Amino acid sequence: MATLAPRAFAFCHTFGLTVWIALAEGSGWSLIGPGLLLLLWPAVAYLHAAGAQNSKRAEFKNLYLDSLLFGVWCGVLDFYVLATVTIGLACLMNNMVVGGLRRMTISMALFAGGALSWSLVTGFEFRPYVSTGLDIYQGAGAVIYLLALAYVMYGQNRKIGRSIVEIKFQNRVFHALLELGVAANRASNIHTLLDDSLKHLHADFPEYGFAVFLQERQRPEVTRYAAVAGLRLGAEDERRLGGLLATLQERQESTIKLREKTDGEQLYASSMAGRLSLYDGWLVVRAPKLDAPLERMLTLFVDQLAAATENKLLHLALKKTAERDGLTGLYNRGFFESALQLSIQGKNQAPSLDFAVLMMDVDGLKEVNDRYGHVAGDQLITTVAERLQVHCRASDILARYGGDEFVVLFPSADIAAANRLASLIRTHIEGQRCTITTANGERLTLELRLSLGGASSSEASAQEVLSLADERMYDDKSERRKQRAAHG
Ligand SMILES: Nc1nc2c(ncn2[C@@H]2O[C@H](COP(=O)(O)OP(=O)(O)OP(=O)(O)O)[C@@H](O)[C@H]2O)c(=O)[nH]1
Repeated sequence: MATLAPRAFAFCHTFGLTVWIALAEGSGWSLIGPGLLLLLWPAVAYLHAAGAQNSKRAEFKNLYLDSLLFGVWCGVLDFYVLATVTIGLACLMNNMVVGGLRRMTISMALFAGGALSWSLVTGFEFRPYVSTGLDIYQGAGAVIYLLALAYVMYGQNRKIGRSIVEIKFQNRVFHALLELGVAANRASNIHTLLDDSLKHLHADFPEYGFAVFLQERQRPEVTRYAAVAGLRLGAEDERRLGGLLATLQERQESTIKLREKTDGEQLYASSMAGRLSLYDGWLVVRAPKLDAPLERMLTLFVDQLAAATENKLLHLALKKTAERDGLTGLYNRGFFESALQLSIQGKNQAPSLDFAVLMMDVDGLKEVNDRYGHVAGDQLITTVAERLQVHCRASDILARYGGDEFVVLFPSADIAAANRLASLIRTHIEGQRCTITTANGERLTLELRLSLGGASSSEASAQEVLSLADERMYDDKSERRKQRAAHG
């Protein structure tokens, strides 16, 4: 405990003073005997503070007791002036430092109370001066005590300074972790997740550079992700990282030195092994040296990045399953219907936004299924889906509505958009050849035929646009059937 040494010095010195006076005045053991208690108190105070649940509070009590004891002892020494002034001041100062004016006033009262009580019990005696030698002894003791106290305070200030630096660093880490969480929530895919995460990390820790590498365990050459912020990796670093990724499973250590840079900085790589179910990866950091706080920070960032990546991969997989049609990869009916509901709301709100729909049905799928098998039918469906995708714009929502039915929603568009796509289909898809493999392995070509029906919210109420398009598609189908029948 920091106060042990100055307190032990102060009480031992006062004991020496007592012995000096006892010898000078011939009072002998009657003064020295009780003075021995002065030697005991620092140990008692130390044990009291060390054993207390709240040692700081116990030490504050000890400081009050110091004032009381010294007050009594100044009375015992008949108020030898230099001792009374220096010891009294030291008590006031100690209490002022830890508790301001309030504590100083209480300490002053305790000191005076102790002195007064002694005078009341034994009678007031005043002997302001003993000898020059004792004055020198007391003055030197006061100086040593003050210097010892200043040294203790210096040590404590340094400790506080270091704690502040550590707390500030931890705050930055905490802030960065929060930002990583926000970036992960906002990101729509793994690339933006890693990019945004590293940008945030670099903004919070501009003194470091970061890079992250992920690759799918089963297909390392196919699925890879990388992001870099505040760091330049040479071809040699990338080659080394590639090698590390390959041997990741056998490595035990979590952070390794990747390369010593020429500018005195170094590159360290922290492994994500065991944190991702389908991926392996490294977080690379450029830093002057790898100390304990940096290592702890890297572990936290690696954990957070890995958890965010894992969650995002799961989220994307679920989203895909929920939104996409398994055979064609187009949006499914559920997704289309929610998008249509949004367009219906958009039309009914002010300012109202029109939308259009184009329904399509592949002609003759049943016959293909019946004659060549369902796998051939599936090929016909996927071919139509692929070719439709070529002619749709990014804003069009193309979905597989049912078995052989497709639909396109044109948000914020009129019937012209549906007519434009219908005419592209008639020109570029209708009558085109499609190669399929039959159930008995034969390859044959079919002609693509589609019935179409478009409608928009400018010609029917928003709720009825889809059924109007559906009706028109069936009209088109009947018309085409009639035409085919007429042509034999
Ligand atoms: N191969 C395959 N066939 C499917 C799938 N979903 C639905 N079908 C079949 O698609 C056919 C759809 O029926 P219809 O619309 O009467 O078939 P169609 O021959 O195109 O008749 P029209 O539309 O009147 O020209 C049925 O035979 C369904 O079994 C699928 O995912 N794969």
